[in-house]
Amino acid sequence: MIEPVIGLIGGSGLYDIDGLEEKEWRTVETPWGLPSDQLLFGRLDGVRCVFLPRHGRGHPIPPSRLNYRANIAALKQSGVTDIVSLSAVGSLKEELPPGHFVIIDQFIDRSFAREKSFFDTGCVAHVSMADPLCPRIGDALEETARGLGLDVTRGGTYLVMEGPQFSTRAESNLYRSWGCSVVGMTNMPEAKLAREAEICYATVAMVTDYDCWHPDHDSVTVDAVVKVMLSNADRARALVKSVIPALGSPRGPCRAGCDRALEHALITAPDRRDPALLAKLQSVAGRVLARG
Ligand SMILES: CSC[C@H]1O[C@H](OP(=O)(O)O)[C@H](O)[C@@H]1O
Ligand SMILES: Nc1ncnc2[nH]cnc12
Repeated sequence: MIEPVIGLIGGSGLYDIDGLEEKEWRTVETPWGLPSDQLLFGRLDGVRCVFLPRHGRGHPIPPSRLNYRANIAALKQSGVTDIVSLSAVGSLKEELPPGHFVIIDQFIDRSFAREKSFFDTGCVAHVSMADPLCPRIGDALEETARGLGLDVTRGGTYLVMEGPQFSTRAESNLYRSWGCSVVGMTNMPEAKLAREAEICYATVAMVTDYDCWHPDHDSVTVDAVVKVMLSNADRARALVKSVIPALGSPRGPCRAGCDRALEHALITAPDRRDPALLAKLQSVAGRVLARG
């Protein structure tokens, strides 16, 4: 049986997590450098949790400069098995107003200026991203959110843009024409890297604005996002507090296979693998590399 360790990635407006016992901020170094900040270790209802403020405390790091590889590697090295990613997003649908929570089930990745893989020349891997989010964590989030009476939608596509500027109206309308539900700047390559590291990953997208497409609403500004996030924060914390006991009980392997994503992903012949890269990869892919 697996004793889950829950990783929480806090987005804009979520730089701390309350209610943790035995809490301690610790520096975690990785072969890819340092994550956005120290990690906050602790327990909630006895379940081991590790919190990372995605942009660092005080939000000094923009989306394109986040060291996504170090963030995910640091969580993996800390024993994290399940990640709940919390993100502020703009709504691309009338029926998803500010204050609404969306449990994402798909992504379109339009980011382009980021390192997207732990693998590289000397060890090539191709993991499946057909279903990029863990349905098991999604089920727990949905059930918990409904139990708390939150306005929540299960399923929706998160369009990841590079930023840091918000979208043009033409872009916003293009994403709407693609059927996307929400737009944000951070969940890719985070979700791709979590998959490569065989960590189950789910996103709670918290709608803060209608981006810039809605004729009856002002175009998004940071002030508007922060204002809604402040009012969302209590509900986000309540959701986290209640979902952790649900995710924390000992369990078997993930039914969706997120924790075995590398099983058939490596293609480089063992004698063509680069020892220096293999050494770096141990922290995230040691399970499969050990087999040669
Ligand atoms: C402050 S508005 C733009 C900012 O908010 C979102 O961040 P996160 O996903 O970390 O909550 C969005 O992706 C942008 O980074
Ligand atoms: N409209 C928007 N576009 C991109 N990222 C966001 N984060 C919150 N609102 C956003």
